[in-house]
Amino acid sequence: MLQNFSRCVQFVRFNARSFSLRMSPLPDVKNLPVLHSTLEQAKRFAAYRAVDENLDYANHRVIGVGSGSTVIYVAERLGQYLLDPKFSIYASQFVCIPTGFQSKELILTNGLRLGSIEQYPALDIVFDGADEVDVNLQLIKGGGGCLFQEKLVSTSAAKFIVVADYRKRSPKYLGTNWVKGVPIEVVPSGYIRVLNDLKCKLKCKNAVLRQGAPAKAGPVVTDNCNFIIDADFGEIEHPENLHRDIKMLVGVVETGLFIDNAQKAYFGNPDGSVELQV
Ligand SMILES: O=C[C@H](O)[C@H](O)[C@H](O)COP(=O)(O)O
Repeated sequence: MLQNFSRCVQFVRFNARSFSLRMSPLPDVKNLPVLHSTLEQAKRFAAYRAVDENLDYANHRVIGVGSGSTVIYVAERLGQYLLDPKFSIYASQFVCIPTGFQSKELILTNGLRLGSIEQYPALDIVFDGADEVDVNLQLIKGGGGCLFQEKLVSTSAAKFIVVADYRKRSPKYLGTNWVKGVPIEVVPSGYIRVLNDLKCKLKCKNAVLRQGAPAKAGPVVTDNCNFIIDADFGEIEHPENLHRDIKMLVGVVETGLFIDNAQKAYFGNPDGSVELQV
């Protein structure tokens, strides 16, 4: 019995030690090892600043974590809050809502608690990337195929903060920097009908079914088992009208035009500075 008790004490000591080793103060981004490219550095600077300036760690509980390559650093930063003894008591209460398979993985690998939009239909804040941001904070999203769940989560949040690199900032209209077209999620059986309607009814310059090659033969299939069409409308002067028109087409699930949704956007620059657009 005494032997068991001493084993138990050793176990507790060991675990307390390894836990305390893992705990560390929130690192200053400038002191972290430099990433492999200035673009990645720019994304990380933007993401860390966006989290630090907008996360009300003592009050925010339900946090949306978006998709893409910039959000990786949002999840990393949130995970660091969990390891800082000053913030961990609050961060351990966070519930993170994913916008797709990738963000679910990000939440889990950073030790954060995973929740679902069905359990938590009202979020305090969401951080997500964008393919392009215009001067009015209207967005094109869905370059990575996650637009439906991203829109569900971002429109369910009290605050939506965009994290991006300098390439995403449009000088004026959407469709200037992002020239691959507006991503549109469609029901698979309706894709031909939507392609025709985009061209004939909405006078789109070009519309293509997004292909998975070289990683997959055939079309990209979204996390919701749908297809994606990329529709080129050139520069988009009235994104809200275009969104409404596309949404009316039979077979369309959601568009990658995010209208009047984001409150702020943080753009990381190659020199390490971050610009804020509100
Ligand atoms: O479907 C993907 C999402 O809308 C992404 O947030 C968007 O493509 C931006 O991704 P990244 O941060 O990799 O540029």
